[in-house]
Amino acid sequence: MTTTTTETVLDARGVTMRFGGLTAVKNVDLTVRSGEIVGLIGPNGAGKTTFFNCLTGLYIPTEGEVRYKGTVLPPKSFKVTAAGIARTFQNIRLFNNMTVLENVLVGRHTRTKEGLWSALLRLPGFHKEEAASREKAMELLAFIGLDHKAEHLARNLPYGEQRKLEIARALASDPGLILLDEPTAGMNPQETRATEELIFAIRDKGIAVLVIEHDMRFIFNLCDRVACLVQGEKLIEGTAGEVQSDERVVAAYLGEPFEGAPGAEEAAEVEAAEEAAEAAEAAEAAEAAEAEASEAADAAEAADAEADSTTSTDGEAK
Ligand SMILES: Nc1ncnc2c1ncn2[C@@H]1O[C@H](COP(=O)(O)OP(=O)(O)OP(=O)(O)O)[C@@H](O)[C@H]1O
Repeated sequence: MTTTTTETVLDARGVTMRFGGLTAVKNVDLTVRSGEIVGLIGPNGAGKTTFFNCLTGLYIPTEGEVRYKGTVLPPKSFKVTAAGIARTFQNIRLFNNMTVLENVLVGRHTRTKEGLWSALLRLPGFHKEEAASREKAMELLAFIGLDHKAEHLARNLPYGEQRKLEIARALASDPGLILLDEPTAGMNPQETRATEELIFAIRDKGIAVLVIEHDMRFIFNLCDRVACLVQGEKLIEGTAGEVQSDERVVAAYLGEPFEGAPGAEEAAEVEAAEEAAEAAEAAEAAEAAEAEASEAADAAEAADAEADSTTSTDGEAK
């Protein structure tokens, strides 16, 4: 069931990220409202993960601003998590030698108030909070269907369950928005289907979702809106139907040129400059050849003239 409120949870405006001469993300606007699942697609290297990193404080955008529920986000990832944005990564980042439950408890730390001394000295406040955290973590494990494996080591879980555990750990920080970076990468069709159901259930808990994925069937089934990045720029944003039927999106994925493609103007400028340079070189070569030919003609004429004068002198001598 989709919630009906339309509070803007995430508001990214004019986000640009440059690495030296490379502009990985260029002037991207994106909003996510409560109750929404928004997809971010684009060919490899389009800037999707870089954009996520700009949203979560891992990168400070070169230009632009990111707001969460109206407040500009601090440029530190732990502060962004505390503000209410959680994320998972493209490559699984679990604590392999910790149990499933402990991994979720780690994700809970931004929501615990008792400090280090309280934990070290095992003060009553710490015990109370620890019990509450465990209860919350077990609830989350039940939600993702892994409560029966709470005491297993994370490294012993099958791949699909490790991905689920990452999501549970992100949920442990009580986010209002969760960013998922390729949550179905490497999954079989059954695991992908289960992840789809899990994301719907997360949305039904009132948590907004922004998801990067290459699996188009998954993304178009799942998302209320989809934005497509190409060469760092947002090419199109719309409903799954609108994006799916846009020929430019297909062309961008196939690496085919299309009118108005991001980066196409720069590419056309480079091509025109190369053509102009080639034409100038050819003209110069033609001019040099002409000069050489005329020099040769002059020399031939001079040789003829000399031959004539020799003949006439010889004639006189005879
Ligand atoms: N830290 C960095 N330093 C320099 N260049 C970077 C850095 N991070 C990303 N890039 C470059 O920025 C561009 C966008 O990369 P990014 O990983 O964001 O793309 P992506 O859309 O997530 O790709 P994929 O789908 O393959 O994960 C690429 O050209 C990449 O090489």
